[in-house]
Amino acid sequence: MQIIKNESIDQIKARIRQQTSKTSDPLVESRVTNIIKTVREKGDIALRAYAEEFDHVSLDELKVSAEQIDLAVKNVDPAVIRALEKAAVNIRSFHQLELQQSFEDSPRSGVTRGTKVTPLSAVGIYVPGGTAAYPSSVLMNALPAKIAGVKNIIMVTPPQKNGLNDAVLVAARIAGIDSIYQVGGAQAIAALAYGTESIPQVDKITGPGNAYVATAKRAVFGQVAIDMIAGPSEIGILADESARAKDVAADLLSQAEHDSNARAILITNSEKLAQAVSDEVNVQLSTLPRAAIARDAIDNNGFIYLVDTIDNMIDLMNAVAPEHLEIQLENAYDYINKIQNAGSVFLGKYASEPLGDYLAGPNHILPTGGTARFSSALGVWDFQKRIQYLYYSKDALLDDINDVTVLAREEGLEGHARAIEIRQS
Ligand SMILES: NC(=O)c1ccc[n+]([C@@H]2O[C@H](COP(=O)([O-])OP(=O)(O)OC[C@H]3O[C@@H](n4cnc5c(N)ncnc54)[C@H](O)[C@@H]3O)[C@@H](O)[C@H]2O)c1
Ligand SMILES: N[C@H](CO)Cc1c[nH]c[nH+]1
Ligand SMILES: [Zn+2]
Repeated sequence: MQIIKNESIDQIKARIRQQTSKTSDPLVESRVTNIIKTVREKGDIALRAYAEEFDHVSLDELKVSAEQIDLAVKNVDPAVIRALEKAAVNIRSFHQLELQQSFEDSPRSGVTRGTKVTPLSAVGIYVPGGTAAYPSSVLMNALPAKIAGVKNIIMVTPPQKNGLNDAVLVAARIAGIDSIYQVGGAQAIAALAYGTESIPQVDKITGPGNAYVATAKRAVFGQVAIDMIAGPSEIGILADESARAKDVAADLLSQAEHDSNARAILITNSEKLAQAVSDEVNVQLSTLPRAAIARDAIDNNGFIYLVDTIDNMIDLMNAVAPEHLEIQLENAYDYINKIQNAGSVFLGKYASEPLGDYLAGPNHILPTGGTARFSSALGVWDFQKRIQYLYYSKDALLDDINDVTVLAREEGLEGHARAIEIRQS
């Protein structure tokens, strides 16, 4: 990994800004625009053609049948099913805390104001499947939607040469997903946004994916809602000399192995740790089955920044705004209040990131590419919306007539003023 030292904080921040802004690739943008247009024009025919072109699968049926899921349940190792069920229990109990409640108040006699919280009607969840199958992402996507009360959860995931991954299908059954379609990439996002003969149009699309998926979600926003841009995985680690280089290296690689565009960043005040982590990454890399992907990620987006103080380390990490942030500093818990930008924070040397990816309960669908500056983890709130309401009695209206009409006439909106005044008689 490249060690950057002797640069000022401002120089490093400028580098970081440059790295995050290069996530929008004009070639990907133009391909995605074309894919969306083609899906809108040709529907299922386009989806089948793209399955052949990008996934090398010829499909008769896009929808997965209940029998295929039954078969998957039989094929999956019971230990995997038990682990998925345990993960589901933890994810449910954590996300239950996120449920927003309706509320109402009465500021004075004759006036009631309220907000009714309702689930979205139909959501599309994207489960990635290009270079790895993600049963864990099925749970992370669907369980918050279930808790919110969404009635129609439609899952899309890229088709696979030998059929969809069994554990993905089992996770879909555990989560109670309503229908599953074998379609991936930008074409899946277009299908959910506009509908095709077989895939229903949804109100919101959630879930992570590669650059094609992230770009397509950005493009259909407005036609449907989206959760966030959850693109290639990232990890940022704040560590001092108390951290073990082999733990830090392993955690950096845990995210690097996702995607050659993944980002792995260590910020430290210890030159000794910086060098040891850089060496250890090379040692551990060579034995990883996905070494080629992880190597690309480390070469493209793997950086160790050496800075002088912990305050400067935190300041820089807030500029990175990583998807996952590990704090491997002495007294890690003391620093949580100084973190302004991160998708999810892991405190202390035993809270290794993969705990959050699989089992602990917080969501692993998180903002990437610096977007943690303004967006948050996928949660139950993503699947709920709010409707405000208001009730006035005649006496309450009479009390407010003057103030409303004065404001309406100040804005030159006579019709507004008259709508209020007409009720006096
Ligand atoms: N942020 C999160 O919460 C989170 C969680 C899990 C995974 N991830 C990320 O999700 C991503 C998964 O990526 P993936 O590639 O494995 O699966 P994916 O499902 O996102 O993408 C696969 C699809 O990409 C499309 N595609 C591939 N090459 C293409 C091309 N040249 N032109 C047009 N379309 C093309 C194909 O349709 C293919 O089906 C990784 O980056 C991983 O880091 C993120
Ligand atoms: N780390 C990924 C989010 O960036 C989530 C994941 C799923 N499986 C393993 N990891
Ligand atoms: Zn992961």
